[in-house]
Amino acid sequence: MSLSLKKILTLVFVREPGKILLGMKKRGFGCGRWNGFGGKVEKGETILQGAKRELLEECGVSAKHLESVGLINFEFENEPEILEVHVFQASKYTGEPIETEEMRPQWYKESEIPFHLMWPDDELWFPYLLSGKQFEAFFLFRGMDVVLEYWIKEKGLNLNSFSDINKR
Ligand SMILES: Nc1nc2c([nH]c(=O)n2[C@H]2C[C@H](O)[C@@H](COP(=O)(O)OP(=O)(O)OP(=O)(O)O)O2)c(=O)[nH]1
Repeated sequence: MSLSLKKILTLVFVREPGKILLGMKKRGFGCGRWNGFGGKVEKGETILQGAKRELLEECGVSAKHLESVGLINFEFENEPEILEVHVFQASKYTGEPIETEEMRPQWYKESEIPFHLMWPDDELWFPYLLSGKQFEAFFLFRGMDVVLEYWIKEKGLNLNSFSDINKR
C-alpha cells in the first residue's frame, strides 16, 4: 500500500466587476506573497464551511455564496504530502475587508495583478479564474519558487483538451 498524505486546503477570491481582493500573507506558509484567503479544512467541517470560515477569520468578509472554480494538487519534490487546494470565488458577500494578524487585504484591478509577488503557479491558472472557467491543475515544486512540472485542464473536457502539459 502506498502512503500518500493529503492535506485539504481552501482558497477564496472575492470578486467585484474588474477587481479582485488579494491579501498579503503576513505569517506562515506563503508569507510575503499576495494570495486569496484560505487554509486547512478542520475536522468536522465541510470544505465549503472551511472556506467560509477562513475568509471570515482572515479578512472579516462573510461570503453568502461560494462558487467552485478550481482544484489544484501541489506536490513538493522529496516530500510525501500532497496539498489539495479547493479554489472558490465569492461575488456575493457582506462586510468590508479588514486587516487581520494573518492578512492585509487590498483590491487589485484584474489587469494589475502582482504576479511577481505571488506563488509562481498563479500566473498560469489565474486566466481560468478570471475568465470564469472551471479548471483542474497539478504542480510539482522544487522548494517554494520553482515549478518543475505542471498541467492545467479546463474541467469537463477530456484529456485530449489539456491546454497545457509542460515540463520546465
Ligand atoms: N495562490 C496559491 N495559493 C496556494 C498555493 N499553495 C498553497 O498552499 N496555497 C494556499 C492554500 C491555502 O489557502 C494557503 C495555505 O494555508 P495555510 O497553511 O495558511 O493554512 P492555515 O491558515 O490553516 O494555516 P495556519 O497558519 O493557521 O496553520 O495557501 C499556491 O501555489 N498558490
